[in-house]
Amino acid sequence: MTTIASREGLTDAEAAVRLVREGPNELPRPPRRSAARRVLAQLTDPLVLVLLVVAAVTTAIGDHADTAVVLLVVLGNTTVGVVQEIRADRSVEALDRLGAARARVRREGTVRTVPAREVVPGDVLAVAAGDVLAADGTVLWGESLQLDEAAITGESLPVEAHRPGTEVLSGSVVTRGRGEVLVGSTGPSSAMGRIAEGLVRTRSRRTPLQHQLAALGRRLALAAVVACAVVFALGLLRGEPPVLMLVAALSLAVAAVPESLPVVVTLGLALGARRMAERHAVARSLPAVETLGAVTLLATDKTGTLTEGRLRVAETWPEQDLDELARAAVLCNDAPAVPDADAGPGTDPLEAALVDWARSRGVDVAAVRAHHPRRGAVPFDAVRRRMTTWHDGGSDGGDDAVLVVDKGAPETVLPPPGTSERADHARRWAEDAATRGLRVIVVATGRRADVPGDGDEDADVGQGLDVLGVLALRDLPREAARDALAGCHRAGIRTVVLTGDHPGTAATVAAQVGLTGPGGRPARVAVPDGAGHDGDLLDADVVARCRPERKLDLVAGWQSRGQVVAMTGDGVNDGPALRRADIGVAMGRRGTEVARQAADLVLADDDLNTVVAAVDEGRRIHTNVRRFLAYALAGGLAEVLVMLAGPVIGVALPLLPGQILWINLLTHGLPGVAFGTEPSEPGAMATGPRRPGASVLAGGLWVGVLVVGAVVAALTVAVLVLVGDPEPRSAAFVTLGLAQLGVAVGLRARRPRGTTSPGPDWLLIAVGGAALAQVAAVTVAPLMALLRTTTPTPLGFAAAGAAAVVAGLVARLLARPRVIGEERP
Ligand SMILES: Nc1ncnc2c1ncn2[C@@H]1O[C@H](COP(=O)(O)OP(=O)(O)OP(=O)(O)O)[C@@H](O)[C@H]1O
Repeated sequence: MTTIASREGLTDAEAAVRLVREGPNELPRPPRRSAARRVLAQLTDPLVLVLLVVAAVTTAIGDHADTAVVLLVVLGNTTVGVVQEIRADRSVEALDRLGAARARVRREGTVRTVPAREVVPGDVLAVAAGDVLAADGTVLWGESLQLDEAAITGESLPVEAHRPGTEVLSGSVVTRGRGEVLVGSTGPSSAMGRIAEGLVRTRSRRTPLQHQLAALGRRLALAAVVACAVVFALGLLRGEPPVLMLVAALSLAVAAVPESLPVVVTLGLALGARRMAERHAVARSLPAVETLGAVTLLATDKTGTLTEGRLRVAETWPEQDLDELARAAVLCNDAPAVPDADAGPGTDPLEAALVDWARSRGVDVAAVRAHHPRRGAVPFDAVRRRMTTWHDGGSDGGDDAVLVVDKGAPETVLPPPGTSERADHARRWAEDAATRGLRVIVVATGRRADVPGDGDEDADVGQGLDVLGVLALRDLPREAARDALAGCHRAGIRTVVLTGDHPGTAATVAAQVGLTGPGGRPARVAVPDGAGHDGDLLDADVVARCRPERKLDLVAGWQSRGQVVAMTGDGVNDGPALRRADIGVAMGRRGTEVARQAADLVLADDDLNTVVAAVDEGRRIHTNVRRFLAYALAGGLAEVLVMLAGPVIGVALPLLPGQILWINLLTHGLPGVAFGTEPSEPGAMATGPRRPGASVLAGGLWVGVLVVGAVVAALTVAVLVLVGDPEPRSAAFVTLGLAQLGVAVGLRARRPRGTTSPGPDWLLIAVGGAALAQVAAVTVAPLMALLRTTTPTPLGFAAAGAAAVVAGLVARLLARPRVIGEERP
């Protein structure tokens, strides 16, 4: 049994002691891969195995120089591979930490937010609607506390949990009310922990792009094998030694396949995720980072996203004699009687605004509540769109000792039109206030003999209430939202507002933040009526009176039309739609825990512009992967073409096996990784999104690869033929290496004129280093001996330099935004 906590909660010191004793409140993580295992995994890669075979063959024939080169390449590849993998894993772990679950606990007498992993047995959890319970425990007190335990027990109906002593389970979602829970068990011994036990968490870390690239890699490998078999056969036909040809063919196969593709992509995504985090967007998975670049539609909620989320009562109907209205508004209300910093996200800003308003009118909220103790309640929810409470009615009600107060959206609280003059008047006033962008609430009261039984509440409030008045609340539009919508518009992303609010209010707020339909036409507002979704709803720009389950339908509908949907959501019931969306977006500060945990992207600053920034990052990553792909494929192609062309021009083996591998090491190593750091193109966010599902080589990229590969090969062959060096192979070797590096420079992102990029230019640094190494290979004696090169004549060097420039210029054509960025008007 856990020590009973006082109202103060644990002290920090006690919590720290318990954290050490009980261990962190988290599920056991799969152990990290050890360095040895990582190295082993690299060494058993099929391409490395081929290299090891080459090493065995060269050793057998006593060709120790080539063996040394091969082993150098294996060492280089393995080191780069392992380092990249570790870096990528670290970034993912850092993201996990940033996006980790949080909990509010009472410590040292105050409620504060801590990472859920620091919750210990004996802690007092403060919970409110939208929270996910961080641990198992028992309810200390609850107001209308209701939990959804579906994730744990499979029970689909919410359970009431307001009675003290009720046992509650970690992982349950608080759907209503608030309260405090004394923590019993945490971590592996909690309900969540027991479920997780025995389940190996096999979260596939492969993204769709990685899958596509893996498939591409297999096709390329096949093509390379065929090409190498041809090279081998041609060599034999010309009477070259079979062993030499075998080694050459195998080396070529290794060089032609861009084996580092998957890891370059992972690292690119991980780097991108880190940059996103610096821009306040925490991506909770690598696939999310990639998908962001492809988003075509952003569905946003209204309060707190398009508006400030700070509500204030601006107008009332009637204008006078408001005392009874004010008293009723604070009775049917869960906000604290005095503004309370501890209230947490469970406090509804609308209810807090009503309390403020009543207090400003001189109402003593605590006294009113004490005078009419609450006997029953149906809290507000997005489906009923109203809240009802029953209270002791005081002495003036005769037999009808119970006071019922109902407040909510006009159409749910007001009787049908024509029922009463007063109600019709209220309705007209409310409509008018809504079209001015105000959020409207009708309050009605009545007398009853008793509190209704469970399940009869709705029948009870259905009739005979007196309309006390209408409150209209203002929520100022956010300037930042206007910028964000303009940014989306420029980037070709359609924006749609989904809200539970009145169509008039929604339309006005949408207009205030500059939302228009496609092509700048005025926004179209739709209100769902029956079941099923029709085309109208999917084409609307504002969907008002939209229930959470309808959001799910809409997301699915858009997706079936091929849209890639990002959706912001915050409500207790938004979880399913957030999960269904390609990118679920939650607000880090204001958002509920359940929304955060369902989301793929958490905005640490609650600013919609951050979504636009994240899309920019996503597009940048995708473009950089395409840059690397173009570079690596063109290089591999050039190498194969040179080897095929050799026999035709009378050079049986234009490059020796060791030379091929050396070029492979230089060009694929650091420059490949450095592509991931290229900035986004200046105009990347001024064009449409890429076509969903398109191949990563779409937009003419593969044609470009063929052209650039052919040009690099032609330049190399030209040097081989035309430069009359004593050893033309060395000049060709330098040319092939430098020309590929020229391609890398040509494929760089454009920088906006007159700006200096913030960080170091890693690509230029990597290319510079590789170029020096390539020159060293023909000028530094030990390397020359190893690679069997000679130093080319000045003419040979000049030709190689010129080839690099030409290759770079040709690649520049490929780097035009229209091709590399798949620019779409
Ligand atoms: N606490 C409340 N008590 C009673 N009625 C409420 C309460 N909050 C909102 N309403 C009514 O229910 C309607 C829908 O509100 P809800 O909060 O579900 O909208 P929403 O989808 O969250 O809106 P948004 O997109 O602006 O965030 C409001 O227009 C209002 O009339």
